[in-house]
Amino acid sequence: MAELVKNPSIQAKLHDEIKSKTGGGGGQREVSEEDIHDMPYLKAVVLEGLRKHPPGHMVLPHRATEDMEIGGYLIPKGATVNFMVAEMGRDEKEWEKPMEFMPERFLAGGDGEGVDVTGSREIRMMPFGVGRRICAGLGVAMLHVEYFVANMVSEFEWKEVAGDEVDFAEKIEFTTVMAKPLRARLVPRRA
Ligand code: HEM
Repeated sequence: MAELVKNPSIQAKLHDEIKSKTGGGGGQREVSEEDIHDMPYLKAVVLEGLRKHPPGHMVLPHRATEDMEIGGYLIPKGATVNFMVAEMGRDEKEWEKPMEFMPERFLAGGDGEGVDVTGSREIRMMPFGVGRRICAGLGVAMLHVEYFVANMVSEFEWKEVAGDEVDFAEKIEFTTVMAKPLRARLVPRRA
């Protein structure tokens, strides 16, 4: 939501997609679960949020079950292994302008087109972890995030508060959160 406040043109594009599926204007209704399956830009916005701001900067610590060599380094049996999830999503070798919020990268022709967040084909971002211990709630989490973002943007225009700019600095709590919580001015879209 902070990125949508900071990037009004992206928010407007998302709202256009939502309007086109739910009627818009006076006839606008709540976005349903069925609607969101047909909203590629919404999915792109959520993926871009998870790429640039994964709630877990590292997955839960894993342990090597046997000696293994990776990239010339020996990972000894029993070693604790942490995966740098945020670093992967922000890797300049993998992503064009990684620190820019560009949902379009997940649409046709973009550098994130067809990205596989489950890691079964490739690993370029892994906000839910990958492999055997991948997040058990991945499906329900994606569905809920898409559903909430769609409805929040459908109902309100999210605007920056003058003198209280969005600050993307982070701090670690149970997950990584905004050091300065988002404050936004919400303007109802319905008359
Ligand atoms: C955007 C929301 C979420 C994110 C980014 C997320 C991310 C993660 C990550 C990174 C892990 C650790 C994976 C690993 O150790 O390799 C994990 C594990 C897990 N998550 Fe999520 N999660 C989310 C929402 C949920 C929800 C909604 C549920 C339940 C309904 C859930 C249930 C679990 C469970 C049960 C595990 C442990 C899986 C295991 O160790 O076998 N998560 N999640």
